[in-house]
Amino acid sequence: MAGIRRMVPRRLVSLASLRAVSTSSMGMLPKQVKIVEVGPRDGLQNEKNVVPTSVKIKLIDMLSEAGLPVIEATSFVSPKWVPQMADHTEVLKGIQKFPGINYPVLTPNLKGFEAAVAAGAKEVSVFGAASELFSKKNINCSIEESFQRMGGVLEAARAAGIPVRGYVSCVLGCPYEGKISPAKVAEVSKKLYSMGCYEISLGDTIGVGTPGLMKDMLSAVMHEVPVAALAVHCHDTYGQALANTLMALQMGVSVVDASVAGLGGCPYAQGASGNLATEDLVYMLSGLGIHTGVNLQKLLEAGDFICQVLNRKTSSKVAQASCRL
Ligand SMILES: CC(C)(COP(=O)([O-])OP(=O)([O-])OC[C@H]1O[C@@H](n2cnc3c(N)ncnc32)[C@H](O)[C@@H]1OP(=O)([O-])[O-])[C@@H](O)C(=O)NCCC(=O)NCCSC(=O)C[C@@](C)(O)CC(=O)[O-]
Repeated sequence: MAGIRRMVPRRLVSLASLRAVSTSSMGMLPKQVKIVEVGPRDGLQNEKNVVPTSVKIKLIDMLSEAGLPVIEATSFVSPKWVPQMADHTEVLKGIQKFPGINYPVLTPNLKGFEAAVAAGAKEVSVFGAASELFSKKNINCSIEESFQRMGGVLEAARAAGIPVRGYVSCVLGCPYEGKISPAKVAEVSKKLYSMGCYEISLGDTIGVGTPGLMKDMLSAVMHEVPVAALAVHCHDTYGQALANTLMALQMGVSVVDASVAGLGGCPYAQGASGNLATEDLVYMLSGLGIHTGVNLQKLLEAGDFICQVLNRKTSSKVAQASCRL
């Protein structure tokens, strides 16, 4: 949406609440949802051209202004593997730390964890997968070996009093293995939870899932991990992210990952498109009368900002609509 001035985002915000529906027939829905904004990390990690550090910092500051409660700031992974995240220390040190907002970072191993802590990280995330082949491509080790690596991070984090979030990728399908069984997702999720991750984010890495698959997968995982400790992380490759997220909300999940302007894609998941756009999620939740604490207008401005820098049209339908109003 580069160069297009946003006309009346306020009207759009009020439209969402005007369209609020009775949720009584929609099953169990949470009153409040915690949105984990992953745009600065998941959204930018796959960008071919290096995004200037100052832009990343400004984006995160704008997202903080918009009231996102959790903003995943960067990742302390190998710069040889993901060059876009090589400025992790500068980004984490450069952002304004708003009170009450968490700025977690990805740490694949102890080296990353130590660098993250030295840069001031107060929360970290480890990441594994329910697919053996994806694990090899993404972090260069088997699922079993990944538990050992993550175990090292969890042990060090426990000693330092740092909370750890755990990601499980490929929960609804894998770019290398295809179908992934809900039982495997449940097994990996249970392991990460029992190792000490306070929250497990279930990633539809390539966005192939549909609500029925989401329901089956979550039913299996909820046998092993309390629903209060689960989050969903949907990519929108097939346009299913919002529908899959709504299914998860109806099943009691109240933590949702999303990316401003729908930016994103995993470097080790070819064809994976962006994440669920945060603007679209906020609009839907507002329409359902679910509290997020996010200011949609400010969020739209953050999306405009990053799209202009990237010279990219936003993937958020809400942002596109707000320009036409
Ligand atoms: C895990 C490793 C490091 C293993 O990579 P490796 O090559 O197997 O590791 P190694 O221990 O053999 O080390 C090789 C070199 O990397 C260095 N190294 C080692 N660790 C670090 C570190 N932390 N920071 C900086 N440098 C590091 C290490 O020092 C050494 O340097 P050299 O001696 O050759 O000069 C590598 O595979 C890696 O960095 N992978 C990251 C992949 C990644 O970031 N993927 C995207 C994030 S996951 C995702 O997007 C999915 C998610 C979370 O969004 C959910 C979803 O949608 O599914």
